Amino acid sequence: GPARLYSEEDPLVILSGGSLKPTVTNSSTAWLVQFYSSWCGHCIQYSSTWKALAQDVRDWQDAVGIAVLDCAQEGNFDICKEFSIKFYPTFKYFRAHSPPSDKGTIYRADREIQSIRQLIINVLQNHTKLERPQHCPPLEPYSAAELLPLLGQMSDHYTAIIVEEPDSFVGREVILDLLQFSGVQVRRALSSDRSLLDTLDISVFPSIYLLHPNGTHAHVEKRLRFFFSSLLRTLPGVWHRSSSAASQTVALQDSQTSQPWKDFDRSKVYTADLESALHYMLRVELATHSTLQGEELKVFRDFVTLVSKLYPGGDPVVKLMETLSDWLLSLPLQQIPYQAVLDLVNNKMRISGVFLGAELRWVGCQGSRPGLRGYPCSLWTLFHVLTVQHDATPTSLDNTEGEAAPVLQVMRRYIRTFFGCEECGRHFETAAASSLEQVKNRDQQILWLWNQHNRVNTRLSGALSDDPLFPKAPWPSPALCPSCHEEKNGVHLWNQNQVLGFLRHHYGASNLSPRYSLRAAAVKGAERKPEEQPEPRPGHPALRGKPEEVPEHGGRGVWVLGLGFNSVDMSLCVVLYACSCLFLMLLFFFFKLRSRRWKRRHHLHV
Ligand SMILES: Cc1cc2nc3c(=O)[nH]c(=O)nc-3n(C[C@H](O)[C@H](O)[C@H](O)COP(=O)(O)OP(=O)(O)OC[C@H]3O[C@@H](n4cnc5c(N)ncnc54)[C@H](O)[C@@H]3O)c2cc1C
Repeated sequence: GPARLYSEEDPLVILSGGSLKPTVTNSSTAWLVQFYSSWCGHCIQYSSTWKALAQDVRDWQDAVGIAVLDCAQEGNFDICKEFSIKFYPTFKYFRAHSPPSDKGTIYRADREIQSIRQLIINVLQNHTKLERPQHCPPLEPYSAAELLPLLGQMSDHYTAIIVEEPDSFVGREVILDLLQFSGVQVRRALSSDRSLLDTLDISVFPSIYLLHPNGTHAHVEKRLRFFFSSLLRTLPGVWHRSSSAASQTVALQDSQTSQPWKDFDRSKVYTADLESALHYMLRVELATHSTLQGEELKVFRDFVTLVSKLYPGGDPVVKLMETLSDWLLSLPLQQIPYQAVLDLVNNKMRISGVFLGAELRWVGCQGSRPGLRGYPCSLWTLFHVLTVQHDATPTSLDNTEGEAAPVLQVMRRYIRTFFGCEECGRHFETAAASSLEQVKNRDQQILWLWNQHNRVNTRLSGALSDDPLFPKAPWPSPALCPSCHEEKNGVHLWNQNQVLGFLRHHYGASNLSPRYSLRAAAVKGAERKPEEQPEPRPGHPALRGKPEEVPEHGGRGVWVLGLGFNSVDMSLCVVLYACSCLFLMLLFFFFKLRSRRWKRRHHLHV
């Protein structure tokens, strides 16, 4: 059959002969449907724009849905005839609540995303009150008389007033961008409304005037649709409607009954998250494999070696990973029991300076209730840190390299082999198989992972796993990195150079916070408060200082054929070795002397 231009992965609805009418007839939302043919060159060219449009207006779906129907599929021949599709692509708009007789209105929509978006807004605004999609708020401007009484009033939600020029679409776009979010209402007003401008003291357009639930208000000038939408979505107490108010309440209750909330700074990365990730990987995820052999053993060995060479979060973990890596590399065995790995991870041989906390202590990855965030969040974080660290210390993988993106390759194999979420692994593998070979250097390695992570976030926005306190949104937000965001022809663009610079800083060694980490207290054996722990030493492990000595553990040790020796054992070995050498030498001289004497006596007799 004809090639498929759209897949279930795309943020649009794929219609067929059987589903078109039930979808668009008497629907609570309007629909913009592209009737295309998969053999038509223009349709093929245009498919990427249509997907980008669907992505761009994804949050408008309660007002208008974006769909496609392939007229080249045999099962769709009749419906395309019935809807009088003569040329491809044909774009038809179906109003909300339209009757079965409605065959849609044709619009020219094969143009830039911004103009299609504006077309949709114009059509939506021209709906009569009865036709308006159920969840679409009024798009008309409000007057000063309607808005000014809201100033200083307490409320259970934010009100954002966007003041703009009459021909601007930003206000209506932001209203639709926030359709799926609760806790905030967006209104637009016009720059021609003098009394409003004078009272709010606004002279730059578009601007946003934000009324807080507690009655205070503030003026924010950011001017771009993406900035406004992103700012409003990330306000505390604003959440995606699919994660309902009930789940919010439960979340907050749960967070009070479970782990105490840890204050943290979103602009930092916490070693406690990285250590918790490694703890979970080595002591929980790996434990489901009672023995490691063949490909699994190789994947595990590569992962351990990678972490030992790049981990910037502290010596005790690096020493553990180095010891583990040396042990795995020196083993002549094809198969090792998991228990042997666990013994080493738990430092049964009490090698000094080796330590990995055995507790999940999420900080930047804590969720508003158990079950949200945690491990997968920390896994992303760990690999972002490793891509950035590989860039900061390019020679660290000199002996192991051979692939253009070694960190991503190891991550890909780890996810495929060990990551407990099978579906996540499948998605990640598909993405890696289709684009990883285009990654040619360390910068691209950092950006590939960032981009892939954002794609996953976009797909999961509003899903059950979306934590209402940490809604999934393109990252970094304008608040974290304003210069990462640009807009061209009304479409949001990433400034990739700025993003790269931001990622290097954010996931760099100097931005790691040891606050809440378990390690220092354990290595020192002292009751030092986590807040007092020293910053981890940045940079490549080779550049780090001597490990801290812990006398009661008996000094540094080594692993030979699965047996661990501490430094007391090692000293005894050396002393015994020296004694036996001395003893052998004495024996040698003793017998030499005797044989000389014997020869001399024998010679005299003869
Ligand atoms: C490889 C992989 C694939 C996954 N696939 C799926 C899947 O298919 N389906 C599914 O339901 N879940 C999947 N997950 C889990 C999902 O991505 C989230 O990790 C999980 O839902 C927790 O989300 P979170 O809100 O903690 O933020 P996460 O998305 O886990 O992000 C963690 C932290 O990383 C930072 N961050 C966010 N975005 C970026 C970015 N683009 N670049 C750099 N840093 C960023 C932020 O500080 C954020 O707090 C996957 C996880 C992994 C590791």
